Amino acid sequence: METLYAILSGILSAIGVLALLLVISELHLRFRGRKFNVNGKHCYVTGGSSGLGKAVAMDLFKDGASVTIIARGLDNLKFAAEEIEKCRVNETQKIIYISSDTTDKQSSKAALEESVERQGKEIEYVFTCAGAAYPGYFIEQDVEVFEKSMQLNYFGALYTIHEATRRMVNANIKGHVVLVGSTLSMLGLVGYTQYSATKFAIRGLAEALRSELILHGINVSAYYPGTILSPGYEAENKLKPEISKKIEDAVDGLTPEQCSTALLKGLKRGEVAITSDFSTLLFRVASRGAMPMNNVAIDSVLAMIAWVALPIWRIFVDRTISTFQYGKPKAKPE
Ligand SMILES: NC(=O)C1=CN([C@@H]2O[C@H](COP(=O)(O)OP(=O)(O)OC[C@H]3O[C@@H](n4cnc5c(N)ncnc54)[C@H](OP(=O)(O)O)[C@@H]3O)[C@@H](O)[C@H]2O)C=CC1
Ligand SMILES: CCCCCCCCCCCCCCCC(=O)[C@@H](N)CO
Repeated sequence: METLYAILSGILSAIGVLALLLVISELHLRFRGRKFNVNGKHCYVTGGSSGLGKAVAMDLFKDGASVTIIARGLDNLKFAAEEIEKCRVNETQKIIYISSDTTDKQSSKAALEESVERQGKEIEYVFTCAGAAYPGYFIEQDVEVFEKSMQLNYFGALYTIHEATRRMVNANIKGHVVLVGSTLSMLGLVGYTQYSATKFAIRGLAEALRSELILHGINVSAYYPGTILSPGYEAENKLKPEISKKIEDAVDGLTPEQCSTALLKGLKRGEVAITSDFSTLLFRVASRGAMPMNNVAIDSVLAMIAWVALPIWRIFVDRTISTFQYGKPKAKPE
């Protein structure tokens, strides 16, 4: 009987400590930094004419921000700006669009300058949503696909935030940089060699930059979405090997609007690494390295779950892959 009491009280104290840690950690997370508040601020969104970027631009506008959206195609930009305009909440807000190619250094710099001039306000929040995946088999794809992917997903984001953060520091603005990665920033998967590396690079950049920009009081966060049901997703599916689709289809995608809601919620909660679905959350806690945790108690419990679940999942995935060859199931031996 006494041993039973001892065990029970042990369990209860452990739960108590965990609950206390949960509350303290949540308070620390929410109050550790400057509040995310875009009202009256200039927000700059690359890829703002479609998918995630468009949804983010719209939500920022709904929160009272002045927003600049960047993309190459003018028709989509104009259409997106018209839709965003309908969400106006006050007279002073401006929505402007600029056609620019984020993979071009000069064009990126010029677009930032033009946006500041036309908005009449320095940029405080930057979201780099422009990006794309060109899935396919490693040995079948030309190296140019790898170069193009890195140029768009990594250097495209870099050119924008490099110039934007220089401007912030010069103008003494305590801004916020939000980079967009993917589940594939933390997981490598068949068909995605050309893409995963670019999104791992984004994660490395976000982590180093977060550390460095503490010097200037500028916040850096990264968003790691799973499947986004966007025009970009439809396009990449035309290239995607069947095996990649099969593995990916185990998890439902989210609409760009759902992703944007989750991203802004994470930013308002003070998260540095933001996810919007359970599997990416597991990959995050399993590969967090020394990144700041969100809620220490929740992250630690999830890390234990991930520690068991992910290797098991990996075994099943590897097995599934071994039954395929170049997209066709292997013929069974007679
Ligand atoms: N879709 C998905 O399943 C996932 C996507 N992501 C990431 O989320 C981000 C958004 O994806 P998604 O919503 O699907 O994107 P979409 O393909 O729907 O939209 C991409 C946007 O980026 C713009 N863009 C593309 N290339 C350039 C360029 N060189 N210069 C300027 N703008 C450019 C496009 O406009 P235009 O073509 O006119 O230039 C468009 O506005 C990307 O970084 C993507 O890698 C992450 C996880 C999953
Ligand atoms: C118990 C553990 C369960 C884990 C299940 C995990 C399943 C994950 C599947 C991979 C999802 C890949 C999303 C890619 C999104 C993306 O970036 C591309 N669409 C490119 O745009």
